[in-house]
Amino acid sequence: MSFIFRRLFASTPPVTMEAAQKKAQQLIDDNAVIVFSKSYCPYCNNTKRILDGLDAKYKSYELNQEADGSDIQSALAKMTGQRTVPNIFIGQVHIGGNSDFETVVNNGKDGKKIEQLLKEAGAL
Ligand SMILES: N[C@@H](CCC(=O)N[C@@H](CS)C(=O)NCC(=O)O)C(=O)O
Repeated sequence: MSFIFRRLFASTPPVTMEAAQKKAQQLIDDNAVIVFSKSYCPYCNNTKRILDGLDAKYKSYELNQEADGSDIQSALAKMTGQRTVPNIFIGQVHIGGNSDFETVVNNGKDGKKIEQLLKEAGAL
């Protein structure tokens, strides 16, 4: 019973779109690489496995485990046009999802290899 009351009255108030966008941008600005993720998502796990394999430092923000996760997901959809996870940024540049990231890993981006992009971002 007390569990139900706690769920009803101790829930986090909804975050405004403006506040969610501000927080998402802060997370992007504060991290060389950030993966907006869901802990059960196989595409997210693949991205993180590749980053681990590259020895890259990154932050993963698990939207399904954060009180403001769905607000941040909506903010990201507005900011990037992408609602799916993973939603990846390297050096504050939007990369996209796991398949976009794999393309960058295999082919580089703007003539730069993934290692160089990670180094320039401060993740290596
Ligand atoms: N092609 C995408 C697939 C990503 C995808 O389908 N992710 C699922 C989770 S596994 C998703 O975001 N579903 C909607 C949601 O969780 O809100 C990629 O490579 O990142």
